[in-house]
Amino acid sequence: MSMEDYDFLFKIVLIGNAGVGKTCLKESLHNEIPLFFQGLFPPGQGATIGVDFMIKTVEINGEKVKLQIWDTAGQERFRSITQSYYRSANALILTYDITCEESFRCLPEWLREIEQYASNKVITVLVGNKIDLADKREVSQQRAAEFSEAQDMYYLETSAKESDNVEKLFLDLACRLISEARQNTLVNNVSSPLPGEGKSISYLTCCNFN
Ligand SMILES: Nc1nc2c(ncn2[C@@H]2O[C@H](COP(=O)(O)OP(=O)(O)OP(=O)(O)O)[C@@H](O)[C@H]2O)c(=O)[nH]1
Repeated sequence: MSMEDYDFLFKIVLIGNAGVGKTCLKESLHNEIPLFFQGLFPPGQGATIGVDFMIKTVEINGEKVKLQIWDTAGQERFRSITQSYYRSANALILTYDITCEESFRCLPEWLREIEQYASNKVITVLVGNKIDLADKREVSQQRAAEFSEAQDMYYLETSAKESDNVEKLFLDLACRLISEARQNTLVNNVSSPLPGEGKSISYLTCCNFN
């Protein structure tokens, strides 16, 4: 695939406490077959150092959408590095672990980071990961739904381990980013639609963000 062989390019950054599963979410999308069934779970690379990224191209209504997915380190000591990735992000996936109350209680702190470092156009999605560990759940769906509603965020629960809702997460987000990009065509965002691509704009009705 040549460099220009896509209609949209979006930068998505995964953020959230250490250990909530950001790296696994990224890897889970990358692998068509659930990591668990391939014997590849956990991916076993330990804590992320700084940032890491991968490219995933998806097709939505016949259009090629290139997703640049950045996985940031959750550990506090890497915060100054990861913050510099917020600015150019089109979307942020704010992740917590449904079996870890602490990771949910830190969300307001993450929202302050977003407020401070991200673009005011950024789309933030709240993701509660590790739903395969239902018996260890500490954060109810209702609580998270109320929180996300109050913050005007889309909310979804996933299992990176079983690839549950992972593809949906990224596809829904891509749809949402496309429609935002179409509404903001006058804004010179490098990532939405790229200069020189000259695509005509028509509204997309492919997916509801729910
Ligand atoms: N059961 C279960 N375990 C998961 C899931 N996602 C991640 N894990 C486990 O949680 C641990 C942390 O996962 P990572 O993906 O490295 O977490 P991270 O958020 O990238 O962590 P940092 O890189 O330190 O910020 C690993 O032991 C994973 O195996 C999931 O959906 N279900």
